[in-house]
Amino acid sequence: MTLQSLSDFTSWFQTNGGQLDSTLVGFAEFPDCGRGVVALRDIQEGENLFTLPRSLTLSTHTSSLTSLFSLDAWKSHKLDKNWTGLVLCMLWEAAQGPESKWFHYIASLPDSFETPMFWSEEELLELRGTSVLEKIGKKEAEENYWNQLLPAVKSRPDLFDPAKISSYYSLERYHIMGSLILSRGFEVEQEEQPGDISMGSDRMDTSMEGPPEPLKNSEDDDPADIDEGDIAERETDDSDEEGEEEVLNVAMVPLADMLNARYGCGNAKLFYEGDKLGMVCTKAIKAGDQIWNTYGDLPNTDLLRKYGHIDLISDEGGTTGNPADIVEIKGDLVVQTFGRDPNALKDRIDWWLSQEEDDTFIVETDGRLPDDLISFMHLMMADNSQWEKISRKSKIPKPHVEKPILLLGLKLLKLRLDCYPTTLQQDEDLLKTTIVEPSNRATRIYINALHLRVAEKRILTCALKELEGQLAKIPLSQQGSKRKHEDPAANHGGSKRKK
Ligand SMILES: C[S@@+](CC[C@H](N)C(=O)[O-])C[C@H]1O[C@@H](n2cnc3c(N)ncnc32)[C@H](O)[C@@H]1O
Repeated sequence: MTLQSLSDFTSWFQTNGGQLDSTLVGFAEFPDCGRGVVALRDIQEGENLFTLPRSLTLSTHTSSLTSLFSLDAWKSHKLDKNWTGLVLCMLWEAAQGPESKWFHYIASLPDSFETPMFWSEEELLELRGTSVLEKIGKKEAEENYWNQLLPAVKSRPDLFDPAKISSYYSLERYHIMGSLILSRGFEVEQEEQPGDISMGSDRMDTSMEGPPEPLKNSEDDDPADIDEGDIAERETDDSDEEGEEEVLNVAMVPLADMLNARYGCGNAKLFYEGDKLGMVCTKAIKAGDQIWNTYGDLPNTDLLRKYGHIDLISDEGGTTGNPADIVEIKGDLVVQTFGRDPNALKDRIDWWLSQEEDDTFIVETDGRLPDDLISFMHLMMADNSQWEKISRKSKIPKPHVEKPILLLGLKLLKLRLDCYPTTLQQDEDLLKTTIVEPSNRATRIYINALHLRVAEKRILTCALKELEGQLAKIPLSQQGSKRKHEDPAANHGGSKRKK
């Protein structure tokens, strides 16, 4: 944003009811995270940094497009079901030019991103093996464009000038707006109806988290993972009322979305009360320091996918990484560890999912195999009579760590490591030799992918060592187990486990 557009934006903000104390907060360009907000004097915890009326947020509730389109038609195009409705409002407001209430806000927003959604096929190759690739959701997002947004646009030539479709309602613009929502949208619950006194006077907090998170005590919950890719999923799941509500509550919040975030640095948070939203300092900030919002201390895989950057924090040993990093292991790969036809395990897998268990397992930086993964392995390993008992009692197997689990775990981790085309050593060597030119997008993208791969492989390697250590601790007498099958995977399906 140029200085001129920044000043147009801040004066628009103030003219329209926003309150910003320009002796308290200022704006700066940071080489590693773009524009951000800085404290111009020492700020105490609890001080308001700025406030704005709800009417200044841009959402399907505030844009007049929704009523011009008519609510019935809006619903019949399923624009109330996912982010496509908000994308359409943003596209339409942008097409109104200076006549839009949000003209100066929209003009202040970026139109290029470093999220994998915008990477070339060749650049995406660098993410092979990571869980990011399959979550980008480009195909699903584009289906929504062709099947939902474009038909809605074409249905109302009075609202969407046909001559402007290729410029204002193109697939490219759709992706840009989707990415703006993903990286800047807030979930802002609707104001209580007059007369409803239940929570009217509570001040609620909301985190700057593209994928909106629950509003109160949000740190305690997993963020509801709504992203461009999820749009299609929600479309087909009409029963997900809670999800729909979250979608309907997503709003763009001018100025609040100018704050950057870094792992463990959050010192401000957006709250709302009645018809006002306010950014409040949650930790004392020194003059000159950056004011950080929180995106929820996400792993780098999520940061890259949603925001296009990663967090690298140095630990005491001098290693850099994101403490929130994880590796995802898909249930399919676990099943593969058993070397059996997955169809033979289908009943068990379906039962597992019917218990509302996940099909993906998360290993964190401590390298411990998660309990749900161990339970799942027990389920897969159970012989027929054990399986019959599990399903009859509807009881998930306990996550006991036994030698067969350790052996399977080793096999699984090696299989997971084989998903990457390069080894940890190769990537670590590349990290040492790669020169990043901060002004060069290609090198920034490359290094982010490299860091991501290294972090995942370090976790997997740490988990391997952990399992090897646990195996080594098993007394020799038990090492020469009398189990019939040394490969625990081969146990499955037998009538009774032989002792
Ligand atoms: C909510 S906006 C913050 C304002 C943004 N920096 C700008 O220039 O408009 C979020 C975007 O800021 C950038 N960002 C935020 N925190 C960052 C960080 N810790 N490191 C690098 N980039 C960051 C990312 O591009 C992200 O998508």
